[in-house]
Amino acid sequence: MVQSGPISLVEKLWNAHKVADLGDDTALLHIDRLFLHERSGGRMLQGVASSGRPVYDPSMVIGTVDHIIDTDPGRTDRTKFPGGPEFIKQFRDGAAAAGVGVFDIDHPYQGIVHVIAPELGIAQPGMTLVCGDSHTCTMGGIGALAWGIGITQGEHVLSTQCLAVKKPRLMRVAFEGALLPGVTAKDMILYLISQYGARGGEGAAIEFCGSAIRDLSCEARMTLCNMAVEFGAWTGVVAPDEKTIAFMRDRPFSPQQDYNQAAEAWWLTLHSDEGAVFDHDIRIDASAIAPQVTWGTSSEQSMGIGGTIPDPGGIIDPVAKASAEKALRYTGVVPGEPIAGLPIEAAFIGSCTNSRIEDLRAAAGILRGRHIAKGVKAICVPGSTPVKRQAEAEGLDRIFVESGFEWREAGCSLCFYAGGDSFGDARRVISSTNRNFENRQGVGVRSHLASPLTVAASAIAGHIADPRDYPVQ
Ligand SMILES: CC(C)[C@H](C(=O)O)[C@@H](O)C(=O)O
Ligand code: SF4
Repeated sequence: MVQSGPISLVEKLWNAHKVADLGDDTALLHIDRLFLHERSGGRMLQGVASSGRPVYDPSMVIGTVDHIIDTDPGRTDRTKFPGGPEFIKQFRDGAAAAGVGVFDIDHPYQGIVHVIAPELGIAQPGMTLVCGDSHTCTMGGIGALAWGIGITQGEHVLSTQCLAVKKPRLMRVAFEGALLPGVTAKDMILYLISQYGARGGEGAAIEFCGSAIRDLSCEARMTLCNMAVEFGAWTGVVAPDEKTIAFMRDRPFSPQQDYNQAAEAWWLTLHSDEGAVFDHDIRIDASAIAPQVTWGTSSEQSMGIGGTIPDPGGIIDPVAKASAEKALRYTGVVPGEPIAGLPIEAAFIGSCTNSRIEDLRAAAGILRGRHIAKGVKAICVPGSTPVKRQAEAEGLDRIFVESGFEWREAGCSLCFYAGGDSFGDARRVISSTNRNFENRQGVGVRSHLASPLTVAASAIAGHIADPRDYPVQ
C-alpha cells in the first residue's frame, strides 16, 4: 500500500491501528473490539483458557447469542439445534470465567452480532472490529474496518488485543447515478457480484463510493458491505459522512458528551484523499440496476427480475459451464424460463443482510392491506431484540401477522438452518439472506436471494414477483 502522498480511506484506518510492521506486507494491528457469538466464540474462549493466558481486556470483548438459539416465540435454552444447549453453555461459562459480557437470550440488546454492534453504538466509525464470522464486514457500512476471523486469530485477539494482518489489495467500487424506484442496496450488491463474479473482489478491501452510495442510509450501506464477502472481498467500507454522524448519535454505547465532538470531527477526516491510488477500480451505473433475484447456488448467479434463466450451453469456460449446469439441476429451473412467475413455497425476511428496522418497514409497506398467497410459509425474523421492539412499537408486527407472516424472536434463524428449524415441506424459498448454497436453508431447499421488497411481493403473489407491481397502499 502507498504510505505517502494522498492515501485511501482503508490506508487511513490501517495506519491509525498499526502497532508494528512485521515485514512481508504484514502489520500488527490494534483491534478495537472483538465480538463473540455462541457458534465460534465458545471455542475461542476455551482455547485461551486452556493455554493459561488471561483475556487481555474483557471490556473490549462483547458476546451475543444469535446463531444456534431458536427464534420461535417463547423460546428457551432448549434449542432445536442438535447439541445446541451444550454449545450455548460452553459459551456462557467461558464468557463468565473470562469476565466477558454476553447479551444473552433474554437480554433487551440480544440479536445478530452484526446488527446489534452498530445499533448499540459499540461498533463505531474508524474502529477495527473483528468477529469469528464472515459477515463482520457488515460494519464497514458505518466506516469501520471490520472483517471475519478464524478461531486461532480470535484467540490471539483475546490474549493481546492485536492481530497480524496481511495488507489487502485496494479496490474502489463507485456506484454513480440514482437508483430506480424499487431498487435497493441488496440489488446493488447482487448486481455487482453478477457482473464481476463471486471472486471478483477476492482478497480486497473495497471502498464503496459514488453518488448512489452517498444517497443510501447507513442501514442500507450495511446491507451492501454485508455481502462484500460474497464478492470474495476481505472487507467493504463506506466513508463516514453526516448521515453516519446522525446514525451514531445517542446510541447506548456511542461517544457521549465531551467525547462526541472530537469523535465526530475525526470521523469526517476518514475518506480517501483526492488522488488516492487503488489497485482496481470499478464503476457501475446505478440507474441500470433492476431488482435482482438469484436463480442458482451462488450469489453471482443473479439477474434482473425481468430476465430469463440463462442457458449454460452458451458458456465457454468448462468449469463455469459445469457449475451452471449443476446449479440448474439443484434449483430445478429451466433455461429460457422467465424468473418472475416461478412458484415459491416459502418466504423469509431476516439475517444480518436485511433484518434491520428499515428493511422491516419497507417489507411492511408492501404487505400492508394484502395477504400472502395460499400455501406459502412466510417467516419474518427481526435482526435484534431492539429491532423487534421498535417494529412492534410502530405496529409492523401486526402488518406482518395479518398478512400471514410468522413473527419471530431475533436471531440468525433460517438464514442457515442452524437453529435446527425448517420450512416444513417447502422447497423453493425467496429469501432476504446472503447465501444460496446447496442445503444452506435446509436439506434440498432452493434459495432465491432478493431484497425484502421482492420477498414481500413474491410472498403475496405466490411466485417470484417484481416489487414494483405491488405499490405501497
Ligand atoms: C457460523 C458462522 C461462523 C458462519 C460465518 O462465518 O459466516 C455463519 O454466520 C454463516 O453465515 O455461514
Ligand atoms: S444471519 Fe446468517 S449470514 Fe448473518 S451471521 Fe447469522 S448465519 Fe451468518
